[in-house]
Amino acid sequence: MKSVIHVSDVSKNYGSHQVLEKISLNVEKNKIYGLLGPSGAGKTTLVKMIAGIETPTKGSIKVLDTLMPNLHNMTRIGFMAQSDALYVELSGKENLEFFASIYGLKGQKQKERIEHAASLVNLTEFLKKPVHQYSGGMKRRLSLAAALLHEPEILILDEPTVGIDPVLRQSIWNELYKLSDAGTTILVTTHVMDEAEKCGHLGMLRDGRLIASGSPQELKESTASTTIEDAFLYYGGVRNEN
Ligand SMILES: Nc1ncnc2c1ncn2[C@@H]1O[C@H](COP(=O)(O)OP(=O)(O)OP(=O)(O)O)[C@@H](O)[C@H]1O
Repeated sequence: MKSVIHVSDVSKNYGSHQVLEKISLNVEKNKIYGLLGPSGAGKTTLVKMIAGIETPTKGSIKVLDTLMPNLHNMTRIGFMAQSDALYVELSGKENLEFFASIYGLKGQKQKERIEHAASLVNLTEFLKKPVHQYSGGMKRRLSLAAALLHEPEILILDEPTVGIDPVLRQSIWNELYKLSDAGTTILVTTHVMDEAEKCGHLGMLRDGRLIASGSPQELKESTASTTIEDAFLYYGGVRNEN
């Protein structure tokens, strides 16, 4: 299977603080790859570098065979940041029109893509409302729609379901599965163990290091764990003494 994201020996420092240490991973085309780790593990920093928003201190990142950061490549990537980058005084539709124009979508094509992306996240009937009247979950869904507008080959989602109720969370995951079946490669960060189970492949990140990677099943089997949480604790150095 072809890898579309290659992270090779990447380290990142902010001043003297080393946030990531020698990370290497590959994400295969059409897969849903989950980066699992507690708050502060370095997930956001890593996905920002893959999206081309930050640069590694050491090592290199290639996305779709191109060294990142690369401006042209960024049009092939959809990035949904952890905090919603929305204009709250504007309506949902106006926000999507703004992001669509950044991606160069115009006229009828723009209209179609906005309608499609809004319906994917169940926001069609709320598009005329100003975003400051949206709930937290609606803002997350609008941000997801914005990241999907230009039909990116690679979708990078930083904690996409934080603040979203379980029913909607499930519907967003159903959408992610559909997108992946249709050929989109998805990289998603999470600190929620049951969400990690939904990914085809997992990378476990702790204190800036990749402590394990594999399918959820492989990670559980190789540690004789019944849950991803136990597997994570095992790889993190907390052995069950019983
Ligand atoms: N711009 C920055 N300058 C200095 N330190 C930073 C910067 N961005 C992140 N850090 C530090 O890097 C570490 C990793 O942060 P990061 O946001 O990548 O973790 P995370 O796993 O995504 O956590 P969370 O889920 O809470 O966002 C933290 O200690 C954080 O304080």
